[in-house]
Amino acid sequence: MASSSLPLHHPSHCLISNRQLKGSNYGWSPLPRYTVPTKDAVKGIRIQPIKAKAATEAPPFSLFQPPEAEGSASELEPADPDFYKIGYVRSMRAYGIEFKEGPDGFGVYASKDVEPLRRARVIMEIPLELMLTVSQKLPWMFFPDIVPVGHPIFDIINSTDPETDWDLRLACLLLYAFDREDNFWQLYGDFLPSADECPSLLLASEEELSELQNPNLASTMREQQRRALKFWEKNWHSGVPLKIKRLARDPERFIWALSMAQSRCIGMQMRIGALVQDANMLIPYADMLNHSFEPNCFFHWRFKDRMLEVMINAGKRIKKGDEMTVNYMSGQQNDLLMQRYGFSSPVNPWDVIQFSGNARIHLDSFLSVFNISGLPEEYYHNSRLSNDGDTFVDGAIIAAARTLSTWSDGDVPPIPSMERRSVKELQEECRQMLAVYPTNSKQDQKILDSMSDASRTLEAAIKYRLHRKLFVEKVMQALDIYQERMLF
Ligand SMILES: C[S@@+](CC[C@H](N)C(=O)[O-])C[C@H]1O[C@@H](n2cnc3c(N)ncnc32)[C@H](O)[C@@H]1O
Repeated sequence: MASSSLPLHHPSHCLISNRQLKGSNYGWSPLPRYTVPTKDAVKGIRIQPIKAKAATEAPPFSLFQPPEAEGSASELEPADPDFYKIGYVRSMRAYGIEFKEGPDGFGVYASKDVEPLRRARVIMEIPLELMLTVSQKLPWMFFPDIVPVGHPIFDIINSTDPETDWDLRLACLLLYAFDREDNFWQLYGDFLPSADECPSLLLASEEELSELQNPNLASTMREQQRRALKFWEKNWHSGVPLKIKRLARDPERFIWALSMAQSRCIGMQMRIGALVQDANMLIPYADMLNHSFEPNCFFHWRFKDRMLEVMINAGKRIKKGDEMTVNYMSGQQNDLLMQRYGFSSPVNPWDVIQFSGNARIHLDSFLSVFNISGLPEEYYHNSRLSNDGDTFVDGAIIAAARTLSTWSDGDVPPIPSMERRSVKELQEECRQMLAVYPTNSKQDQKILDSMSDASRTLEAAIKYRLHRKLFVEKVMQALDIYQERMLF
């Protein structure tokens, strides 16, 4: 299933190079306002119209000027006179940011400098009615309620397990939304990456999977591809009603939608009346944010008017042009990032090396050599203790502190000769791990540098194996530094 040959006929194909979503200091809506159907159609989750104030021309706030009352949407935007007439119209708003293409596909970038702030600051507000939402538990709910009971897609979604199949369900809802006349997602689809632009391993060919140089991950992905294919065959094959076939005429179309659901879904807790539900959501614009393990933004669900806020962390200094990021997954190794999002990181602080020998080094000494503070779950580099310009400690060293075999026994100090022996043994294990790979990190880098028009999946696969090797190499380097700097 070569991703480059996918015969997708999604509008994203033609418009992707135009993914110019330009934010500004002012509230904006790059797409025409979408009118959410009222009563009769809004069955899944009922939303209340927000009480907007009288229309004023007060300018919306910028990154520099926080809203007077935190979280009050009505303070931020002039009331829309049509709002009262229509009842359910709200649009997305963005402040001091722009959407543009970067090294990791589309991303969100600051269009102004921001001084560190004492309070978190809103940069985007996205109303519920623009999202596609499926609850994770029964009774299953979805929003917007665009699927009539008895429609084949309703039955397909209903036949899945809400707790394990959230991605299949969301993919169905996405495909259905694309098919619905005047649905917001028909337009937003123009901003989604096409199959060729998407690094998801669900779209990887057998050869691309082999480039991971990780048979376990390759076989997990094969299994996931089979699951997707089986679902497509069960629901879209010749036996099913004709009208639904157009949603995913070929398996590639469905698998692309599934990869969108997996790589762009945001999990949120929603309260509907007295019922608290975990929900999986496709949230337009917020899904343009790329990942970082040291993010400058986070999501906040504003319950009272059912808006997702993207906020800058308090205390963060942002420079114009900086990328705005969120943390997709804390506590997960690169394998999981690859499975779900199709990318990995050489500085994932949660990556793990399975050491099998008995060699152990002294934990407290290792932490103090690298100025790592905090408890294991929250280790951080205490840069105030480091020399200026010391850039060696990154996420990989934090991961090393967690994953190296260590010992610590009250105030018992390390014995130098034993520490050196342990360092050698641990490094030897690392060397053996690296020797198993058919290529080394330099060769991988060279291959990447020489690939000008390789598929995104192939590039992601080679980067993944490179990141693994860079991590193991960095751990070996850290062990060298440890034995040089260790105090006795
Ligand atoms: C939620 S989307 C973010 C927007 C996306 N970049 C786009 O072009 O629309 C998630 C996808 O962005 C890419 N991505 C996000 N963070 C990344 C990172 N730190 N490194 C590499 N790719 C990243 C991956 O392709 C991932 O599947």
